[in-house]
Amino acid sequence: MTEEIPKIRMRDVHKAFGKKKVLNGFSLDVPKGDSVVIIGGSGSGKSVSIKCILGLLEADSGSIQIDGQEVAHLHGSKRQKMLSRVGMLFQGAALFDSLPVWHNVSFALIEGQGMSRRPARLKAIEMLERVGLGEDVADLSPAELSGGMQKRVGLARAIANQPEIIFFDEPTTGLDPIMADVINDLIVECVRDLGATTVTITHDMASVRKIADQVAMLYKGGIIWQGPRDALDHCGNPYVEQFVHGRAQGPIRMEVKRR
Ligand SMILES: Nc1ncnc2c1ncn2[C@@H]1O[C@H](COP(=O)(O)OP(=O)(O)OP(=O)(O)O)[C@@H](O)[C@H]1O
Repeated sequence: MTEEIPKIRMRDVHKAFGKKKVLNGFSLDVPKGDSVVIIGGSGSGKSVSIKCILGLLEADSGSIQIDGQEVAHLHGSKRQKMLSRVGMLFQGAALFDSLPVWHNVSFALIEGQGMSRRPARLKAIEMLERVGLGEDVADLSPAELSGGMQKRVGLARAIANQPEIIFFDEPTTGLDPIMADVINDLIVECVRDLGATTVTITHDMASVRKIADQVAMLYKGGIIWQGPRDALDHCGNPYVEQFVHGRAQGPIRMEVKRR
């Protein structure tokens, strides 16, 4: 029996900023079609790890593969080609206020694939419907929307080009628990419909429990535990258990300067 190649495979990835080592032997497998959620303390390097996959940051060393192909040092058209298979929902949605909502949603289709404005607008309206927003929102500026609506527009944009891989960076941050749950449901639904592989980073344990097939815990630059969502509460790893239950006491020491 041959082992299936993971959709994303990271091996021994290192990334430092000056003397600060952020990723220090980071290894992670994301199986095809799975939703892997990376958890870990603030500043532990979760965003840096996905920026390295996307090539927004260049890893100092190590291997990053998508479908068995090395992507760590891709540039130019090869990188663009890789990115065309990827969707991304950034923290805070990161919409362009200078463009109407519909153009934000279809941005990659217009700028990346050269789709003309008319079909791009229709596609955007279809995507907005998928995330529960009506046509009336299409011509508004993102600044006119609530935070929850902006996240939905960000999700519509992330799925517009039917990506094989989607990254979600803190998809529920700043939302009330009900809107957060709506976004989690939409993520599960859209990902299931697309059959996409996803990597999410979040502090929100409700989100983890809803969207993760697998959870990976990042601590001191590396993944110290990876396992199925159902194993989270009884995994026997004191670092994971402290984090999951939000306890101040335990092996993880927060670096808080006391007066
Ligand atoms: N471009 C950069 N230049 C210098 N340092 C950076 C850069 N990007 C990230 N860092 C540093 O790397 C560390 C990890 O940052 P990262 O944003 O990955 O953390 P995180 O785990 O996603 O945190 P949070 O949960 O708070 O968003 C931080 O100390 C941050 O200051």
